[in-house]
Amino acid sequence: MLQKITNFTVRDVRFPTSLEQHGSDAMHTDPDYSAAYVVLDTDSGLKGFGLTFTLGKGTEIVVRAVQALAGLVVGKSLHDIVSNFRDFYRLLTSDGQMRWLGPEKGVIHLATAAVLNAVWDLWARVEGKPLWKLLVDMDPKQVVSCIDFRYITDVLTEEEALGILVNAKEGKQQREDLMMSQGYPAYTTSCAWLGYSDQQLKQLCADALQNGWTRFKVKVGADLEDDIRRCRLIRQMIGPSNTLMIDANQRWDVVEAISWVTKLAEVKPLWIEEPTSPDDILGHAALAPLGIGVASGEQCHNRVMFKQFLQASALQFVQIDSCRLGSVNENLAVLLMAHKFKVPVCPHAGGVGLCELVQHLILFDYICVSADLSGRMCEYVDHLHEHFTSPAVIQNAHYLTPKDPGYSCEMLESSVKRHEYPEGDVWKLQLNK
Ligand SMILES: C[C@H](O)[C@@H](O)[C@@H](O)[C@H](O)C(=O)O
Ligand SMILES: [Mg+2]
Repeated sequence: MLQKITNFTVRDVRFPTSLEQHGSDAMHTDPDYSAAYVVLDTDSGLKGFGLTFTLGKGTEIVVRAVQALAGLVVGKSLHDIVSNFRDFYRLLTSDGQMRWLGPEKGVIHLATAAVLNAVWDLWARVEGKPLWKLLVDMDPKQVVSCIDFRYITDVLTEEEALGILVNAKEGKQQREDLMMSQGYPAYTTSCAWLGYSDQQLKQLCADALQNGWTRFKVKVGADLEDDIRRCRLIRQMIGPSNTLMIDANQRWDVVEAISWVTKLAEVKPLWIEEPTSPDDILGHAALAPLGIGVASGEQCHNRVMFKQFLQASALQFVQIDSCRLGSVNENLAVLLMAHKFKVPVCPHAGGVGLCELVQHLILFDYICVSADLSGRMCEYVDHLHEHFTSPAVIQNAHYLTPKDPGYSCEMLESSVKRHEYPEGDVWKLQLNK
């Protein structure tokens, strides 16, 4: 069966998370975690589910962009796509007219992610494996055949990429066994969103400590006095040996970032995340003398940007994102470049569906690329998992290895219906208030 894609739907699904300030930070003060949610139908009856993450308003624009790509997908067979996945990636990202909208960035690239995430989900379902296992079992040649090396061959050629994967075959089974038994280490961001009160912060942090969490991320950047108070509070609660990270979500100019972070250095953060514009490579590099790691990636729009961040030694932590980049294909390129530059990958997750998706990529990274857990962890945020048919599962601050076939981003139809914007019941209620 060639698994011909016969139909394609995309829906605007929004969750009113801003009502309780979940997900709030110094720049995104009222996010409604949302998704452009794609379903591919095939002639076999199997479906592929994919999404890209947004913050509410504007999801309708992403939905239109996804629709603009639909014509490139419907009528193709999964077999044709994956037997030459690099070309299919290029077909979506390099269409002679639509690439003007990017190229490979912004709304059109978010749309590419939604479509390709659904294709990968379909592929994994057809193989009857969770996506990470599909990748782990793939021949290295096939893995590299999914990557578009255009624009990155000056730092990573196809042969080098192949070499990395072949070298990492040693010990692969043991690493897979380890992941099956203990899972992948995680950190939590859900205790310290910027809009939470100190009381809430304390309670959530106490609960998290009780549940075995040892690594915590705190939002900063709006008000220095508040930041000092909140960070001291968390540091006091978690003690000196647990890990604390801070995240400014692009709030500062470079000079401001240097002075602000210097004042927060007393709480000993492992990293400062997104101190300034996500496009300012040299600006990030300018923070190096502070001796605090610099992390970024959730709005790093493609492999070319990551390449330059790595070339300029501007990042000490690479935060891949399953929906910002062009799906698994482009993330594979970034994982391999990060490995070459010896920079640990600590994925961005959270939002709606990002934990479900990115857990697969980081498992592949550990088992088949980095072979290393030191200084590595995957973000976890405890919101909205109940809307998925195979939600991410955390135990003792580790992601348990997903077992169901696919890429884990199928939503419950009842959740989609209730949260569709603007006609779902949840929104009818909100909009009529
Ligand atoms: C608007 C979002 O919640 C962001 O604040 C979030 O992705 C954050 O930057 C993170 O690192 O988790
Ligand atoms: Mg962040």
